[in-house]
Amino acid sequence: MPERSGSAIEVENASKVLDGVRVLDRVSFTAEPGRVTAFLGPNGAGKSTTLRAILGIDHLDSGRAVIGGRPFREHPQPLQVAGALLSPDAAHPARSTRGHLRILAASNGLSRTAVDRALELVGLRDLADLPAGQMSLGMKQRLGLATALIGDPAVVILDEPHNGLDTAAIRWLRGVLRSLADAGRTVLVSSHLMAEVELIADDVVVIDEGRIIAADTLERFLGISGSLEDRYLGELSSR
Ligand SMILES: Nc1ncnc2c1ncn2[C@@H]1O[C@H](COP(=O)(O)OP(=O)(O)OP(=O)(O)O)[C@@H](O)[C@H]1O
Repeated sequence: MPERSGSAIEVENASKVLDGVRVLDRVSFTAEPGRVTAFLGPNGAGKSTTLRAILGIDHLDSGRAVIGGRPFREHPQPLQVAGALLSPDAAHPARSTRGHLRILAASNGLSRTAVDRALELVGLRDLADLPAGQMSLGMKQRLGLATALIGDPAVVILDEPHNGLDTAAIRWLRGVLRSLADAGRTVLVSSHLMAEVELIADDVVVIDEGRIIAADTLERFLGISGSLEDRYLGELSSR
């Protein structure tokens, strides 16, 4: 049976050098099942690189990144272990939403029902025949979310999923993330929208220049006063 819940993401001493620059420097944190963990940091801090390393797309020079105790690529049914939205342009521009999801489903042993369920979930059922190349950014993000969720995974990893979403979709995503976590899933989401993160996160991890500078519950990170934006910017400027 796939591991639907109880699969933590663990990153331990992850380091990586790109073009002579240390983009990850002994990065360590855990994202726990049943919680939404927000991954925060300025542009170029190393968020995407870390998420790609967790998914086995980027290689680490040292350290490790595992899901449920082992590297993502070593899981026999990867789409049911972790679903990810890393880029809004994951689908071929000439391929329809339905076509993209069907190929994904077929190559991962998932049924067409899973495709219909994913389309319904992200509100793309009426646009299922539209080529990805003709989609707005928000529609592409919805398709990316459908791709992430199609395998009903234990772990959901979303890199800036709010980009391009309209107000109603941001509210909808808030509910989706909460219900995934409440059902025991591990949700790791990067975002620059501090007001939104304040509404959705249980835990926060802050990275700056490749180093983790804070990792705590949202409540403890916020402390006794102030907004997440104030607290986050204060943390960055105090370095
Ligand atoms: N292919 C690459 N070659 C060289 N450097 C790279 C490459 N990809 C990323 N980097 C560098 O790695 C660092 C981390 O980039 P990363 O995309 O992980 O940041 P990020 O925190 O996701 O930023 P953003 O919030 O802007 O998306 C940056 O300094 C970036 O320039």
